[in-house]
Amino acid sequence: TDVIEEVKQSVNPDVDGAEILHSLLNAPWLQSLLKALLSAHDTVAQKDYDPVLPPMPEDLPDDEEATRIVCMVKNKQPLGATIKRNEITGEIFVARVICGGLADRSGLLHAGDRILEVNGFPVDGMEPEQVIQVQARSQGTIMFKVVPITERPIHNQTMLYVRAMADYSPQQDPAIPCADAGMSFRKGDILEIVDQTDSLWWQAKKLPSSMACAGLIPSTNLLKRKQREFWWSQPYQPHICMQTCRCSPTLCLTLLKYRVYLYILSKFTGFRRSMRLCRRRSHSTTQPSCHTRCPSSCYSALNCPFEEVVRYQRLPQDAHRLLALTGPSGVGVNQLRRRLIEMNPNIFRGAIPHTTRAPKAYEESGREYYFTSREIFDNMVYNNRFLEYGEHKGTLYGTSIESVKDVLNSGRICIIDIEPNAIQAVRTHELKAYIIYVKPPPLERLRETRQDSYITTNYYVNRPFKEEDFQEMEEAARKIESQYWQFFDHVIVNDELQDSCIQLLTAVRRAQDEPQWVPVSWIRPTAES
Ligand SMILES: Nc1ncnc2c1ncn2[C@@H]1O[C@H](COP(=O)(O)OP(=O)(O)OP(=O)(O)O)[C@@H](O)[C@H]1O
Repeated sequence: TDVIEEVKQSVNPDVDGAEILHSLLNAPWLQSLLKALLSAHDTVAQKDYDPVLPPMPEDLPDDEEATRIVCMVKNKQPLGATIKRNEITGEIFVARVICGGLADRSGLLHAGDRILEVNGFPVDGMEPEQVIQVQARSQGTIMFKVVPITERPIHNQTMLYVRAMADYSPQQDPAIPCADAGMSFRKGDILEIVDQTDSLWWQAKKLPSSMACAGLIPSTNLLKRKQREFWWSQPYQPHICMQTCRCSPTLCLTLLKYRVYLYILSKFTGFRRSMRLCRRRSHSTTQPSCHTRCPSSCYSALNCPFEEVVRYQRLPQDAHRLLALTGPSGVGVNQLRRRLIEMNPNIFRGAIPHTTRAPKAYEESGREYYFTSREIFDNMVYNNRFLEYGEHKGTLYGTSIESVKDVLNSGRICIIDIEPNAIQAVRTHELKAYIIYVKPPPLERLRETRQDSYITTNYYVNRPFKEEDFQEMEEAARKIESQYWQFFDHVIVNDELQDSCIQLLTAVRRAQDEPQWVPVSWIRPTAES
């Protein structure tokens, strides 16, 4: 009533709307509503809602531990805590509280709390599974009697983001403390590690994520230890660089056929296919492609199940990121690269390759190729100056880091196509390569879209695609994906060529102008990198 009176007095009937407000406040229904609300408030305010605790027993021993009663209303969410048993004393403890889970949000249960009772049942001596059964049987509410841990560890963990280098499924891991609390991930997924208190089992969220609750994942150490066990999606791959760096340059050169490409001379496209055929013919003696660069990130990426990453946003004054296209032979990598350059040669450039062959009359060193002697070429190999190099019909060809950097330093965007096993060579602090994987569409779409297309093989220049080419392409794609998927920043399914070009342009823009997850060593280079 006082409020209404006050408003009545302060209302100026000349002001627009005041009249309406005045009559509204005078409306009998609103007056009764306000009165009812105020009276309800007064009634509630007078009540004592403090819990009524039982009187303290008089004969309590002096060393009685302080206990806490935690009562929770059960809903569909899991409790978000795991328990463990002390095998010597038989006591049951909270092993961990899952970040963002029910128990965590309640703030009432903590790792290390000793559980005395669940719903009135003493649990000492029980197996953890039996405790869980007691908890599962409870209806409506669940009550824990716990002895709180006296010294809770201080969590001053720094946020850690990683890229998964392997697949993981908690349902197939018998070692996980609680499969339901586990989180599966696929290679290439970005994970936010929210808790590393346990050296074996971390808590993580998959990004981008709307999940409130984290999941349990094996730590780096545990994954390394377990890498040969069945829950790896594939057998451990020995480190490519470790293998290849051991071979002498001369040995590598004879083993490798290199694809030569030049965007203005499109007739050269397709050599990668011949290289592949050569490799296959000499399969028994072939080693993997010999990358001349073996940065530490390469070593760590293939040996560590997680690669630490940070968000990187290229600044306008920074050099562009190198664009590296890869995919199975014949899928259209070169076609896409060439189209992009043709679209805007002032912005996009390929890297000029080195060769040991003699220049033709119309050729000029530094335009079509850098023409060099075999000695200089070998010297560059020895000094790790090539991203990829190899031999074709007695001539050496290679893409040097300098030729890529020349394009980048000119302010243009350098776009190259690489064999998948050269990915590690371009994932470096100085090139910051954005890897685009060109994936073949399903077989029926390959047949439809490639009806008028031609491939160049070792034996034929520009012959129509055959069914076996499509099958080979699919098979090669499967292998590439199983080994390298985690390194792909973007995937383009090359179905309709026009669509793929548009997708490529969008990806290129994103790579240069939007924040991306990159290895932490690119931003905070370590001594070894
Ligand atoms: N989306 C597409 N639809 C139809 N034809 C395509 C498409 N993409 C590429 N092609 C054609 O397929 C053929 C092979 O493409 P391209 O030479 O680019 O393959 P590549 O991946 O570079 O493999 P290689 O190194 O063996 O040549 C070319 O004739 C190209 O024009």
